[in-house]
Amino acid sequence: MENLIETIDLTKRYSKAVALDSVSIHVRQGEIYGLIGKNGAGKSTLFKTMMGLAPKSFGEVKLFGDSSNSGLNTAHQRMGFMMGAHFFPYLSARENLEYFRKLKGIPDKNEVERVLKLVEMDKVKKKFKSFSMGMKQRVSIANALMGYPDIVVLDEPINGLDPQGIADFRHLVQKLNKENMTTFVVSSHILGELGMMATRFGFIHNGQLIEEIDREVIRNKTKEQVIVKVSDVEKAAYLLEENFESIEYTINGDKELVILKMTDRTADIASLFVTNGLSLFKLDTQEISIEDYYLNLIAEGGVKNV
Ligand SMILES: Nc1ncnc2c1ncn2[C@@H]1O[C@H](COP(=O)(O)OP(=O)(O)OP(=O)(O)O)[C@@H](O)[C@H]1O
Repeated sequence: MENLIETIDLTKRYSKAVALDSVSIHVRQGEIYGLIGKNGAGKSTLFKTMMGLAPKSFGEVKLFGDSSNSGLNTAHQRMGFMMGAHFFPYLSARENLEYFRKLKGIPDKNEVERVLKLVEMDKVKKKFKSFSMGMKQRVSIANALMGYPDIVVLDEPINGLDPQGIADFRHLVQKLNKENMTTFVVSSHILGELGMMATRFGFIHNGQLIEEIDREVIRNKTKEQVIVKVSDVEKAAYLLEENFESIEYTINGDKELVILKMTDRTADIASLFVTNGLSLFKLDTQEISIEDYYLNLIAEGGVKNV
């Protein structure tokens, strides 16, 4: 699949502080890419550098396969970007977006109405200054969606949204991704909802990209444990060691075994125990959450894996 966004060893220093340290990300066409990192990890800096709003110190940004200045300028016009909600306080959502429609040179006069409907703000008449945080976020998301961009980059879009707003946002992103093939890059400091939405993740920590990984791969990695309850744990442990090379397991109490990295061998494990006269009370696979996976990765300091 083609990389629509690629950074190569992208580095950004603010005087002596290193905000981005040799970051190489790869966002492929049609993905919903979740950029996850704690406050101060470097998410906004990565976006600003990518969008040409902050100069890089070192490295390369490639958009739609082009890293030349003119290529990047053209690419930025095919991208929608949201960072914070900066609008005129004394104008309505419609008036604000109308201003940005003209600024972006989008000719279709119905475009504002279309994007306001997408974020369910088309009925709201009041001024931006009296909006809740969630409403402001919605207008900001609508702004990024104007003009049918090929890539939409959203910096912390779910901040300030209530649970219903978050669910609506997820459905909207998934719908546009499916129907229009829009590629999304969405950042967050919590995995939470992004865990349910993204098809691929980039984990960023202290300015470094510690891992880029497909959702499906994480799913496999996080389905690591087989929990077995048997009549005789000692005998079960003996059988495991006799039959599987370098098996890793722990014994919990007098009935339970937790076997690591063997989820693809559950049938073999069950048949081994039963044919050797053990009673099998339970055999289950257990998932570690993506959140746990990410926290472990950060605790370990992370491994570069791109
Ligand atoms: N204009 C600036 N001048 C100096 N340092 C900056 C500037 N902007 C960001 N930084 C520093 O760069 C690092 C990365 O900040 P950045 O805002 O990119 O993180 P973030 O992951 O987006 O965090 P948050 O979710 O809090 O916005 C931080 O240490 C921050 O203090």
